[in-house]
Amino acid sequence: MPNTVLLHPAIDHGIKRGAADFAGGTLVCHCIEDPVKVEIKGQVVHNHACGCTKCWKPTGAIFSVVAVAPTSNVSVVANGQKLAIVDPGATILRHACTVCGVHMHGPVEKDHAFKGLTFVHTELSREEGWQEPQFAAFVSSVIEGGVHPDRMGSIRDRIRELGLVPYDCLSPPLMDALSTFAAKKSGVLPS
Ligand SMILES: N[C@@H](CCC(=O)N[C@@H](CSCO)C(=O)NCC(=O)O)C(=O)O
Ligand SMILES: [Zn+2]
Ligand SMILES: [Zn+2]
Repeated sequence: MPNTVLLHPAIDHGIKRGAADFAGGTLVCHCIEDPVKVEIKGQVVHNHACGCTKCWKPTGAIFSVVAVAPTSNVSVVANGQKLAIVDPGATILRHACTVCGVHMHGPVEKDHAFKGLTFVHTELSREEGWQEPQFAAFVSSVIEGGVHPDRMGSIRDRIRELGLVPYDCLSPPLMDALSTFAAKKSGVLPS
């Protein structure tokens, strides 16, 4: 029987590869009137499906698709007055549109391995060529979002069928970056 598990509309019909020389694009929130617009110069990296409860998901999706760009490449270019930070205490300062709820950009500003990076959802842009998702992160966390634990086998099967590796945290290179940062901070590694 085909695996009909739905994860996120951007990947449910297969994963389309990005373009190597992609110039970037503009994210637009879901408001019909006065949408918030965020411009990203250049390509994103570490794009991934994320099952955590914090990342924005389109209606009905159990995963988010989220990538990072250097914060210096990300600018709010229209209707930024509609944005508010979802959780000022979080590592990722997710700025959501207060009218439609879409998360438009999430910089990391505190002392952290990801400082200087901004989390973004490329599905909000009409441009084509963004890096495709590279892996699935925080897969077990979908349970915290309301998915029954009995579904996890078919969810992980579907992720693998799409060509992604399902992780219950971040990918090994990103976990290595977090641990390297912690080791330098504690003095185990020279900084
Ligand atoms: N089980 C929790 C996990 C939340 C979590 O730690 N999310 C990660 C991944 S977000 C994109 O990769 C994280 O780094 N969060 C930092 C932040 O949210 O500021 C849950 O599901 O809530
Ligand atoms: Zn909006
Ligand atoms: Zn997440």
